[in-house]
Amino acid sequence: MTENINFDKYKNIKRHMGRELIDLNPIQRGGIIPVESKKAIYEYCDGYSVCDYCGGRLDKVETPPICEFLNDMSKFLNMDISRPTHGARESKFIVMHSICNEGDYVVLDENAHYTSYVAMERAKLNYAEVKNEGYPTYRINPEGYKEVIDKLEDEGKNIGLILLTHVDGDYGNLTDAKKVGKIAKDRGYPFLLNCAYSVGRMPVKGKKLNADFLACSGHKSMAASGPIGILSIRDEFADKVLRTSKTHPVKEIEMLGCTSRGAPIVSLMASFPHIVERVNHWDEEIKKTRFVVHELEEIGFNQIGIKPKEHDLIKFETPVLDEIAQKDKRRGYFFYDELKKRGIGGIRRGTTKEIKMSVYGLTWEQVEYVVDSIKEIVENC
Ligand SMILES: Cc1ncc(COP(=O)(O)O)c(C=O)c1O
Repeated sequence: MTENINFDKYKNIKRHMGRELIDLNPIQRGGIIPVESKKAIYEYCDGYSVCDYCGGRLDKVETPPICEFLNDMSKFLNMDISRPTHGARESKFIVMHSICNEGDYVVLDENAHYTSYVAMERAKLNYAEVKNEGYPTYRINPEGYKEVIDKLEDEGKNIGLILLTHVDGDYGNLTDAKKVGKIAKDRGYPFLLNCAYSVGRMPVKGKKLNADFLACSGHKSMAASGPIGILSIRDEFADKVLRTSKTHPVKEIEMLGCTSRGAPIVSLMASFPHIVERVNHWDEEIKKTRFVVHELEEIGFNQIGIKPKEHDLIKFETPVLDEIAQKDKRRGYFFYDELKKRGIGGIRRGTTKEIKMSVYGLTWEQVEYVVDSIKEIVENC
């Protein structure tokens, strides 16, 4: 039946978005890979090529230096043991599945990513939320964790895990992990920090934040080609999280033996020096972010979430774009169109009420160009 398949679409697959554009999508900015990683990917693009010198398990491979890399990663994150996973979501699931018992409660923030909920559901867990403060900050108050824990304990519920989204994907709010970790520790519960939007962009030292587990995302924030993540843990949880199979004693059960191989792990390794270096410039990134907020609020955008910004993901209410959309014949698409003409992408097509954007990793010149372009569009449309 393959004669009915049109194979032309598989020839010359090109990225539709266009790699030459300045991409403002917050989920893309931390995943742009440096040239040296592109070369490494080419070397290891064939199927099982990282397994040429298999050490019995992915984290034991010495050529390429995956084993050493994971030790270095643990040092960078100020944790004890690290493993590659397919993403932050899988890291979270692995912790939940190995640490909690079916039916246990996870206490998590209301700003948590959908993948936290899906991971809990897959691990057959219940949850209780620490509510955010609502419009306009949507702030998570660490003290809220105490109240939710108290309530669950009073009701006789089993709490298996405390989970915090270090930086959420809706508002880019950075929550005080150290305080939440201290509450978890004082109450005797393990603490998982979802670092999908923090590790690789900004400095994160797990133990200093009282974390027992860090869930990190290579493709979102560590300049890697996806799908790849890191799970970093404290020694004391190794027996549970990294337990091995009865039938295949070298293989770790939660990793199904081995996780992300090939281009993803190689790009994460090749980008490691780059991300270790770039987190030192976090203050400068915050300056750029605050500059964007300051400039665009002058033309009628309104930043929501915590002010001033402590992370590069910016969410704006944009009534001024919405007004233009009412009269422009392109309707909501005018903004996307106009940005594209100026070589800027990553703002969702058709949206004008609210936008999310990031200028993480752009030069000051590019940041100014983005701001000037948006101002020009608003003035002239
Ligand atoms: C806060 C947050 N957590 C987790 C994820 C998922 O990360 P991954 O794709 O590495 O599983 C995302 C992705 O958007 C996110 O924003």
